[in-house]
Amino acid sequence: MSDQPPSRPIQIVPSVLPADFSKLGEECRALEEAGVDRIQWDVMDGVFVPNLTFGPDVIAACRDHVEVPFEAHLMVEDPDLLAARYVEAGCGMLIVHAETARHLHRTLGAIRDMDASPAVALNPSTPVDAVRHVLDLVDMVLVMTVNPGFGGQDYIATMEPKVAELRRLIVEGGYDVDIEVDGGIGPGTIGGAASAGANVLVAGSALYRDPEGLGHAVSDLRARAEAAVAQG
Ligand SMILES: O=C(CO)[C@H](O)[C@H](O)COP(=O)(O)O
Ligand SMILES: [Co+2]
Repeated sequence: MSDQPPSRPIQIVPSVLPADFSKLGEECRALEEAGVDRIQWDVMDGVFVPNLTFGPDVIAACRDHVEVPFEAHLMVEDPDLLAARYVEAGCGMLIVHAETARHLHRTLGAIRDMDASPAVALNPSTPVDAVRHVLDLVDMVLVMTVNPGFGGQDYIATMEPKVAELRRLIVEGGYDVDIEVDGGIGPGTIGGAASAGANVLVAGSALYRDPEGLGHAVSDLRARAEAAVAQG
């Protein structure tokens, strides 16, 4: 029998950044029908990143259109100020950046106390060490594979050793924690990220770029990630 820990199920999570913002409810339904596992809302405040996107009311307006869970990727300067609003809007998971939460341990505990699922994100330049002492508090760590702020950027392949280092830390500590990667994930890059140890794969541009449509794009990405994990 193998002494490797069982691999965690692959999940495909779309970023709605490339969607048509004039009809987000319909866009969410199309993603649900395409078989995604969750939908990521990229929340940008124009301060932590130089872009502005979704307030909680926009997300709340879409919540009744689908049953698939929502996650909020909070690229905001003050996550403590905003967390409760995004939970009330219907986001079951909140991802806060380690670079923004002044008291990360307390922020993650507060999200759990709101009956939401806490997760933490790392910019490309932030070391894995930044989350070592909060792994018992989170359900997921997001390793950014682009610098946050915009969709459609190139995948930073040098994040793969970082994902592998984090996976080792999680396995050695016996934590029940997923690893998500976000940025530049597509048919040519998803295998490397999954082989390194990521099991939650966020894709924006690549999903919407597939000429055969969203359903094909989701199945194709899932198959590529699962094949990469199977190959070891
Ligand atoms: O967090 C993000 C940007 O800050 C987005 O989720 C990410 O860039 C996804 O888009 P793409 O797949 O087009 O790179
Ligand atoms: Co994101």
